[in-house]
Amino acid sequence: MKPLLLIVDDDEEIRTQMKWTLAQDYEVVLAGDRGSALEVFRSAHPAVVLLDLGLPPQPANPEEGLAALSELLTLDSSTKIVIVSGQGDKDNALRAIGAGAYDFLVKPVEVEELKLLLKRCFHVAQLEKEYRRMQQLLQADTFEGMLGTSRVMRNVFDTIRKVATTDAPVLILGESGTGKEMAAQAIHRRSPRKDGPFVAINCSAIPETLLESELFGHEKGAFTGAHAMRKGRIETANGGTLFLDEIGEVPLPIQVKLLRFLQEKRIERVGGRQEINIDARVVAATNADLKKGMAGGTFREDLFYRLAVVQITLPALRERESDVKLLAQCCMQRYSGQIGKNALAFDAEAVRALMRHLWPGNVRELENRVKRAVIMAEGKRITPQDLELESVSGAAAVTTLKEAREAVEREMIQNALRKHSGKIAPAAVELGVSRPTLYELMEKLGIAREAKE
Ligand SMILES: Nc1ncnc2c1ncn2[C@@H]1O[C@H](COP(=O)(O)OP(=O)(O)OP(=O)(O)O)[C@@H](O)[C@H]1O
Repeated sequence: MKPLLLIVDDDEEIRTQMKWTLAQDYEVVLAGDRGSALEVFRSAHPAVVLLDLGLPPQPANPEEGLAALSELLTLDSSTKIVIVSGQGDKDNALRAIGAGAYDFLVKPVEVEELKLLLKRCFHVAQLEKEYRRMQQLLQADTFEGMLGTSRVMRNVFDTIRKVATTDAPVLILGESGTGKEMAAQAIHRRSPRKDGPFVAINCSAIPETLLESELFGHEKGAFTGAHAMRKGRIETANGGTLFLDEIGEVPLPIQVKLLRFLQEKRIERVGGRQEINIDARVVAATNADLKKGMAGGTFREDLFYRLAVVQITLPALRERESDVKLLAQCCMQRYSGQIGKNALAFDAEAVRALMRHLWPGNVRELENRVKRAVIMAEGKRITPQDLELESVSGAAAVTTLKEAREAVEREMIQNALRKHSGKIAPAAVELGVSRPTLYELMEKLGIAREAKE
């Protein structure tokens, strides 16, 4: 479909001539005065308008044209309006630009110049439209910056809304890269503590010997190198939220101290005698199986129950297939905008490949693949190769019976794994094969073994 262009000019001959010149590239609609221009605009809603300032009943002065300009922009401020003015009329053309016109041309209009300018207008209008659509999409489909329209994610957002208003400790579970830290931030931002600090600490990233003083702080001289008193993260989070990431990695002696803090809301700095009252809401997260840790004696049960007053599980990305496209689109738009590579899009095969991938690294992996693809894409289309995903062009790529069989097997196995969150046993049952057979098939077909037992 050709883009729609409205030409407003009181001279019938010029209108017809312009229409004839531009009809190859545009669907042209015409108007000869302000009233009919507005009428045509309301019904056809063109993105670009070519407007002569001298309109009846006073074709010799620009007032009618300027009035039309302002009314058109009131109807839709994003319309690109190009003014066509007479030779001695530059001042009025500039007045029109001041009033919101996009550009102007001086009569007699040069055809090539006109075509080029119109092309640019439609291009800018299209980009702005895409941007607005993206903004709307983002507003509609995000919760505190988290994207998701799948039922599982809407449930997560609902739970966050509810717990945020309380002070109850929250334990966030989920595989790596599923958005646990984002969820913790959302809880903080939605809580009455939102103006207080949000202090995050990754318990697995800090060596055991330093973790205690990092959390609880230390007094001057508490140990060699403690030249001055230092507040710990717990104290820094006073009045706000403390986010303990990778809580499963905290060694047992520090677990005891954390438990005391949770019970009494008081801490002592390392080497200190004085108790300090702390008012911080605790949100913890882990991708480890704490139940296993408790059974194996590496995680204290009493601490678990203190932390897990409310539990939120972030689903793996393969369990929210309907969000994959949204996440990929938004990430692509954001990143391509950042590096100035606009108007990119995924080709149909790339979308299929995105939907079929099992995403062992979840949203983080998706972000990384998309960012890389934005850099690698050579034209305007992102391909499966740019995403480093296997192309899935379906029947077209299959040439032998063996390949066809393997394609079907691959598809069925991937579907079963996705359905059962990557768990081998139920997937094998569904497919009617034994677990070892399923493993063998996965090996043969090159399906990654990120799946869980
Ligand atoms: N629902 C979402 N919408 C948009 N971006 C998301 C979403 N979930 C995660 N992300 C993005 O994915 C990346 C990983 O998120 P985050 O760090 O919160 O995950 P995590 O579960 O805490 O990971 P880890 O367990 O490895 O610490 C971040 O860049 C984050 O912005």
